[in-house]
Amino acid sequence: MTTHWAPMVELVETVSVGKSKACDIIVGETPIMRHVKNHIELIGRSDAPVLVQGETGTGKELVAEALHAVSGRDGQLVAVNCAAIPADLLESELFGHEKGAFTGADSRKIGRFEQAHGGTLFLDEIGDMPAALQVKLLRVLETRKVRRIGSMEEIDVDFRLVTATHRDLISGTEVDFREDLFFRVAVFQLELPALSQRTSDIPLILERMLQDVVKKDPNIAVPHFDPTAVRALAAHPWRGNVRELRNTLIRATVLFPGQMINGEMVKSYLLNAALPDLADGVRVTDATLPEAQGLPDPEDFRKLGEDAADLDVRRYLRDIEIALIEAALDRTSGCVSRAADALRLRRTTLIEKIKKYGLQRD
Ligand SMILES: Nc1ncnc2c1ncn2[C@@H]1O[C@H](COP(=O)(O)OP(=O)(O)OP(=O)(O)O)[C@@H](O)[C@H]1O
Repeated sequence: MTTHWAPMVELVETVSVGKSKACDIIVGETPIMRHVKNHIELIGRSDAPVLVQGETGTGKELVAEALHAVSGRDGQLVAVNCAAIPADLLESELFGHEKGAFTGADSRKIGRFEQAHGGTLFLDEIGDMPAALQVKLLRVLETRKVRRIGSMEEIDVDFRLVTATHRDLISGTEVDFREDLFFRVAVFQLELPALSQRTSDIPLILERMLQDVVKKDPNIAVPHFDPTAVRALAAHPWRGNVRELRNTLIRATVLFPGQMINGEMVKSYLLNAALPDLADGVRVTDATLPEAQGLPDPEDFRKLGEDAADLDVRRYLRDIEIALIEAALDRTSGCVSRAADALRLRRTTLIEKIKKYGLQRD
């Protein structure tokens, strides 16, 4: 995490920042992500421009949403991706135009600066803004006025500017960005870490994404990830960052609905493009089966049963159940809902069993 002003880093650590719910959309509890969220809470309340930097898919747009939410500004958050709009159309997209201002301008168009009045304007990939337009943006930031193309009238605009880039705007060789504009847009700089720098956030991010999947479709059977799967995910380089993780989860949901995914399945089918072999109607390895999770095959107990002269089956099954519940609770550091997920039990059922067997943790 770097900021434009190093002293601010200490300030955020020492000043207690009042927490809003605005940052809840950004999942992450690693120190580096807490740091980012603290900065958003602090600088989000000011009107000063913020430049968000980070690799593709690190959540720059999400940060813009959080900054807007913290700001409490009444207007809307208006997002424009400067790399996605052809250079010759970007000006009219931002400034708007009057009817007949140029060939094809059949009606008046309100530009994005005006739409963001009272709210936040998020200019994504600002490094791709053509040089001529950079001069015009600089003027808008200085005068706080815009003129639609084909109009003489100046309109006051009051928006908070958030910009984002995955490039180095000042020393990068492939970017032609005006230094005077840089200092205007980068009053505060927030740098988002790559996912590979915060792999311990992966389970939390997956959990939130799975909740979102279920919210959209309550009937969907979501997959689960065992500890070997989580380790395999953590070892991946994640060049596409959280977006790549989301796409991986989409693959998992389609390929392994309702199944327990292990490390091998992650490496073979989720982190490379290979599809599982479904020839002859053979089902993908069903990791919900005990043997797929390294547990004894229920058939193995037949021999045990034949040899055991006298077996209190209820007590034996109860002891197995207790051992599995305790192991799941240990694995999830006592988190009942995650343990319930891992055991395919409803949370309330697991709570009943914990009470019944007296498994309360100290
Ligand atoms: N910390 C996070 N918690 C939850 N979801 C996240 C997080 N970071 C990113 N995402 C999700 O990952 C996807 C990509 O995020 P986003 O579009 O904000 O990235 P970006 O840095 O703006 O990417 P690009 O540079 O390619 O525009 C989105 O679906 C977003 O919701």
